[in-house]
Amino acid sequence: MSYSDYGDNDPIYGDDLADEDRESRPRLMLMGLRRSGKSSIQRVVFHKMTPTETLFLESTSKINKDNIHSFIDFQVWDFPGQMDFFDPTFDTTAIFGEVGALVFVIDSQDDYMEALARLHSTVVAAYRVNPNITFEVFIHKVDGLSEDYKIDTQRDIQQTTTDELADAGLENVQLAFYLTSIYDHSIFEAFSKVIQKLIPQLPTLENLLNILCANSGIEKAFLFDVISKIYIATDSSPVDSQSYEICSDMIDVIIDISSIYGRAAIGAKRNHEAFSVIKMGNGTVLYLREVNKYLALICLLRAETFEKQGLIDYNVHCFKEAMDQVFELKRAERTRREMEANQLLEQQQHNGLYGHG
Ligand SMILES: Nc1nc2c(ncn2[C@@H]2O[C@H](COP(=O)(O)OP(=O)(O)OP(=O)(O)O)[C@@H](O)[C@H]2O)c(=O)[nH]1
Repeated sequence: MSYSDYGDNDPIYGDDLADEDRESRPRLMLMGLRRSGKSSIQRVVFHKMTPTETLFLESTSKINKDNIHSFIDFQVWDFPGQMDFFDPTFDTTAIFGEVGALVFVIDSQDDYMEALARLHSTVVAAYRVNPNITFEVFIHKVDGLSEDYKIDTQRDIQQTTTDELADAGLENVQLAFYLTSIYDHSIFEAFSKVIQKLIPQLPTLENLLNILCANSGIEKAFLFDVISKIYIATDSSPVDSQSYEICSDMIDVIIDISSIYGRAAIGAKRNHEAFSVIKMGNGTVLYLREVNKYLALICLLRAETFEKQGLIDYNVHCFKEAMDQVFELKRAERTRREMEANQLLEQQQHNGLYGHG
């Protein structure tokens, strides 16, 4: 396969970026054996396909590039299962050179020895070209396994992989392992963690969320990408899957209600920004506020704390302003770099034309 063979899918969220701009986006690769579930993961997470619809997906025959235009722009590349790295036309430098994260999908319901051998050769080939790649292993389709079997499988895969890499002299390569399934929230949670590693502003966002929680009595806060339901940052208290699930479900409820009754029904306020509060029977309050067109802040707090709603609203307002500043700075930095690059180019052209005179 040559580099020009790559397919280019339609963008999801309306894409108005130039080609060069797309190429500079962080790249995330989905690799693994045939039928391991790569395309299903991509469709369920980024295209709202239901898990049962994936039963009818055809096998991928060429690399599918998917441009995700969201709060950060990135690309997801879905590879065909039968890809052969040792094929001389497979240009490893071009493929792995710019990758941010490599997600390797293993079908845990199948015999995974061949998949582990492929994982090993993939990591070795990719690491040689680009040691900065983060390697993420999805032990996938765990919906079919019992709790005990899940843990055993993860331990076995983790142990075998790290031993083999150590034997190959690659003990420094870090691999992260996740148990995933498209039939529950686990795939979104795993993808959240993968994407977070590609966000340069993550420490700043976490810090802002920590300050927000500490000053408002909030127990847990997530910053969600609304369309994919990936959380791109959370405060530094531990994440338990239940909190993530309940916040993620809240987005569905809000989207459903707003599509039926309009945004007024969910408390859309000034500037049409969405705002909603759900009080649960167990004394917990879920508080959602739209941050910008891609992101929503969702907080979990006790009903007693919510009595001071004015304080919380004010702190959230400050949080939003800080977020705007962080991303405004990023934009300004990019413009500055572009101007510098243009100046350099002009200088070079000038020197080229008149330099020897
Ligand atoms: N039980 C279960 N089945 C899954 C899961 N994810 C994917 N599948 C099924 O696995 C089968 C293969 O999925 P695909 O997404 O086509 O696999 P692929 O890795 O893209 O395959 P190639 O394109 O051939 O490389 C489909 O029938 C999916 O419905 C999962 O989490 N659990």
